[in-house]
Amino acid sequence: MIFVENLTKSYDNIKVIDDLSLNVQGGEIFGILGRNGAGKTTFIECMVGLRKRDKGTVKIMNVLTDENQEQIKHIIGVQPQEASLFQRQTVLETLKLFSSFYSQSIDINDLMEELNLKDLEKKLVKSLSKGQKQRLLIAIAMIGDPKILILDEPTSGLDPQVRIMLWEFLKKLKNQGKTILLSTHYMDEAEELCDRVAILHDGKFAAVGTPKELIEKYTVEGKKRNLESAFIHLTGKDLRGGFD
Ligand SMILES: Nc1ncnc2c1ncn2[C@@H]1O[C@H](COP(=O)(O)OP(=O)(O)OP(=O)(O)O)[C@@H](O)[C@H]1O
Repeated sequence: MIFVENLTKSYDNIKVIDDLSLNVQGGEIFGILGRNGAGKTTFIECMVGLRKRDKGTVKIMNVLTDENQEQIKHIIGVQPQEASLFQRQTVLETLKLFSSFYSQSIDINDLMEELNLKDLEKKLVKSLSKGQKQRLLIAIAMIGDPKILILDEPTSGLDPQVRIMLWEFLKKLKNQGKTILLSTHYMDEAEELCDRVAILHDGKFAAVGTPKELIEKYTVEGKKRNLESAFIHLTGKDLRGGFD
């Protein structure tokens, strides 16, 4: 479904993404795991063409992304950055605006119902809470009814109820046959949601597999057997210690 080959990106001669290849299968939820600054956003943005990559090719549903941006736009839905929202627009106006970019879009009312945005439709973007904005950004990613959804840290900084609500929403989309690629630094989220994960560390994928495979392979006797332990084993650092 998504084929990434030899993706490389440096900033000021420092390689942040170093020759990464990846194959995401149709219908799976695939997670890119890494601590803050590991390069998750760089990887995702280079992948979808929002940032220029130094090297590498990306094919999505057999379409080369570099040469076919217009076609790709209808296949993937990318969660935009908060900065792309107009602060003085309402939730409804925002969704109508983004929906106007597509010849075919999904029903805005249904989308607002799904993401608990209906009661907020008249609220201005600038007055939304972090969780409400995050749900709006995910709604925008969904608006063209894409086959593939790409989400960069969709639950970062949200309270547990909203995170769980979003997990349920993403599971529902998977059951409807969508393919989802997301980045996260939450190990519990990856364990709960992702069919497979790639651990991004020092510009490379330290491991790729199902959470169960990584737990079996990279946790040691006597330690907790969860993804966080596997992550620490692979990256050599305590996850929590590495966060802001
Ligand atoms: N435009 C840029 N110019 C120079 N350096 C950059 C640029 N964007 C990112 N970086 C650096 O590249 C590294 C990876 O950043 P990136 O935002 O991709 O990581 P991330 O895993 O998404 O982090 P976070 O979880 O904090 O969002 C960081 O050291 C960051 O400072």
